[in-house]
Amino acid sequence: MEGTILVVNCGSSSLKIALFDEQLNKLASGLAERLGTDDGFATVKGRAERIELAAGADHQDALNALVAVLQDSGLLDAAPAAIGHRVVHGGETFRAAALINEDVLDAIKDCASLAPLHNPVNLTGIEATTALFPSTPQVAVFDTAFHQTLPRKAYLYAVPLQLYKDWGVRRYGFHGTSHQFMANEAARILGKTPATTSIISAHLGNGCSITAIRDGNSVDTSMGLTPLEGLVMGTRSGDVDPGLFDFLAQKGVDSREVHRLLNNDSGLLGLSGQTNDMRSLCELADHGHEPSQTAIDVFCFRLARYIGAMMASLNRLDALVFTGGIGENSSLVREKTLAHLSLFGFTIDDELNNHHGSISDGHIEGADSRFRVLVIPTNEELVIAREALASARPGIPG
Ligand SMILES: Nc1ncnc2c1ncn2[C@@H]1O[C@H](COP(=O)(O)OP(=O)(O)O)[C@@H](O)[C@H]1O
Ligand SMILES: CC(=O)OP(=O)(O)O
Ligand SMILES: [Mg+2]
Repeated sequence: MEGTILVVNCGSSSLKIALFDEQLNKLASGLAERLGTDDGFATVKGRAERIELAAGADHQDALNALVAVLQDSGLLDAAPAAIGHRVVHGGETFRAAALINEDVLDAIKDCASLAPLHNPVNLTGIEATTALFPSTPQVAVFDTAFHQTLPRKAYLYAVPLQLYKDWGVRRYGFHGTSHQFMANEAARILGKTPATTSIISAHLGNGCSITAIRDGNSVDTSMGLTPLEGLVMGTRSGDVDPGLFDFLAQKGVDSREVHRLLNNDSGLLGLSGQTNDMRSLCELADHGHEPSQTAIDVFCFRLARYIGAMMASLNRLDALVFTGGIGENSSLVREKTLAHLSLFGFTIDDELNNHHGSISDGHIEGADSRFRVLVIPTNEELVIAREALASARPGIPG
């Protein structure tokens, strides 16, 4: 069998892997959840049985378990030809994917304080695959790379410039792999080239961010120095008044607690008091649970405000695009969000909004809408596999 490409995406408490052949057909995918707890488990797509992981199993244990399943099933009968890792923060060092060596590892470590939920586990994933496949080229694909085209007026905060010069305090932006994929997919659907396509891309998963893409380049985005700024997320607050930090300090809440409060206990979970999961929230709201309804309302209103804000960076809007678990699946979130934006001339077709993919190539805008609205499934793994193949074997098109 010819070579395979293994893609690894380590999240804070989860790990996703995917295996592709060299034509970039997906051969298998797996997911491990609740890592670091007593009831971690893994699943492989298409197989009913769960793989129960030992109490306290970490990313390395989960990776070993999932790779063993791929090897047992004969899909991974030799070391992969390349391994691609999602790495969340690449600072200003990386404008593109990078073949991993000691210098690249050091640079990823240097960025860890800027993405504390993500970069340390991304490094664990790299160490785990290095132990399993020491001779395979490994490639880091950065969430931040696509946003390195942000203009200075969009990436600088209005704080003393010295903070940027000394410590790199600026907006970096994240989910770049997904936003870039949206730009390419939207161009394909609209029959244009990415270089002539301008969109607003809303990636709404557990982490949520929105990006203005002008003629193929990221020109503004909602996440900032860290993946905490911007939209309401599953457990992250998104924007708050920076005065909150001082206020909480006066109340005796130390910075570690503030970090936990805003990253882990806020967002949909914090507002609803029940769950960070949009699907469950919609069910709770249907049953009259008011805090869940409030969480959905705040989520959609913040998103609508940001869509308005992103307009400032564009001179033309070819499409507003929804993606990610929420963006792809929640017709309610799309409808409620666009209802705030009627002044801009957005309208939505209820029938298409409820049955998009199958009948309309992703279009959900109303016949009288000033702008197109698309729902496009994201595929970060495919982009990472393509980049890994291209970086590991320069000269061979991915
Ligand atoms: N049918 C659905 N309706 C509403 N929300 C959904 C639906 N399916 C998935 N979601 C939501 O998508 C979110 C997870 O998004 P996803 O992109 O899978 O996350 P991750 O960022 O971990 O990759 C969760 O809030 C989940 O509830
Ligand atoms: C950067 C980020 O928020 O990633 P995720 O959505 O995977 O949490
Ligand atoms: Mg995600």
